[in-house]
Amino acid sequence: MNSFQSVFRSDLFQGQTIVVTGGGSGIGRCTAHELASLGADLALVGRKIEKLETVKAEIAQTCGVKVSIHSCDIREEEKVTATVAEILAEHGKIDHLINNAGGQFPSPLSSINAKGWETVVRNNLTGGFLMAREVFNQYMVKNLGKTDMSITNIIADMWNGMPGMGHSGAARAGMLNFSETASLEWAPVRVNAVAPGFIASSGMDTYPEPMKQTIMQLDKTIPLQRLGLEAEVSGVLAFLCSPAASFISGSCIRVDGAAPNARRIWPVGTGKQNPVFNSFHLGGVPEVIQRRDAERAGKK
Ligand SMILES: CCC/C=C/C(=O)SCCNC(=O)CCNC(=O)[C@H](O)C(C)(C)COP(=O)([O-])OP(=O)([O-])OC[C@H]1O[C@@H](n2cnc3c(N)ncnc32)[C@H](O)[C@@H]1OP(=O)([O-])[O-]
Ligand SMILES: NC(=O)C1=CN([C@@H]2O[C@H](COP(=O)(O)OP(=O)(O)OC[C@H]3O[C@@H](n4cnc5c(N)ncnc54)[C@H](OP(=O)(O)O)[C@@H]3O)[C@@H](O)[C@H]2O)C=CC1
Repeated sequence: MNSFQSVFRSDLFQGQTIVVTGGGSGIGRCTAHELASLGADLALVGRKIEKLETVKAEIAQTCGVKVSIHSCDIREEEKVTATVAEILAEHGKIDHLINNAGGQFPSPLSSINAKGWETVVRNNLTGGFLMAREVFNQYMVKNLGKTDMSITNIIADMWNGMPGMGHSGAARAGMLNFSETASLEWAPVRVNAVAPGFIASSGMDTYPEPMKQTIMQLDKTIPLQRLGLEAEVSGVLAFLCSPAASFISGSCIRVDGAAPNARRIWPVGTGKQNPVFNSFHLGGVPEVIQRRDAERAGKK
């Protein structure tokens, strides 16, 4: 594999240690490659150690940074505490935490039992909180003001609700509010959230087929009319760790091609290709107004 071609300066994170949870696949793996290409030493956390071993070996082929790997289910409090201690024993510092691990099983709300709800909330809210709390308490609080430190929490574009993702959406909403509060309590550590939309990554393989088919009606779902790339998320994560973001805290950056802006009833896209604009030109809207006025007049 060739070295990751980042848009950032190649020594941007030289001498820094960055923790990436869920670093064994998808967005987390891509982020690990990008940060390593920028000189960061890495601690990769995930449940399946084989996935982390593979990413560590990939990075070893491309650059000489130090990469440690840690098998840990972020939902287990004692395990998280021990893992952060293990990372500090190996690296001596944690400059940035990227809370990327997460996921869910799709299900209508009416079919989710308490155990399933808890499982997903713990995966997407409690686990990220535990990681952040331990990194802050074990390292960051003792080094406030000495260097720019940050925590970035990956959430998801589930604004206004998303059928089949009710448990996950509730957890992500909680994670956003947690990020906002932590940015107040833990300043000057910067705490932000990043909300990816539909990204062509391993996570998408887990979507059920009807959901994938709906997403792929790109003229209705994503104004930029394509899926996002893992590197388009990792670039934003690198930016948030960098000095370019040193006055950004308590924010959420959406990486979603404007998907939440799309009105689902109308196709998206520009001028001539868009049938909605054509219907305006053909007088579609005045017709509706005339009908409304006629109905109102009839009711008087
Ligand atoms: C806009 C973008 C949208 C977002 C995109 C992405 O996030 S992409 C990224 C996507 N990437 C990912 O999502 C990957 C990460 N996802 C995962 O690792 C897992 O899906 C998990 C963490 C959600 C559960 O893992 P685990 O091993 O910890 O859990 P477990 O298997 O032991 O189950 C515990 C309990 O949960 C329940 N329950 C579980 N499954 C189902 C189901 N299918 N059906 C119904 N219920 C289900 C059930 O109650 C079960 O207990 P039971 O009945 O067995 O006694
Ligand atoms: N792809 C997309 O379209 C979108 C993704 N997201 C979010 O972005 C993040 C990355 O997603 P993506 O790369 O696509 O999907 P992946 O499923 O490939 O990544 C999720 C990673 O999280 C790890 N993980 C999951 N649960 C735990 C846990 N309890 N403890 C430790 N590690 C865990 C997994 O590793 P392991 O199995 O080894 O534990 C895996 O490497 C996730 O939080 C996802 O929900 C948000 C919006 C859209």
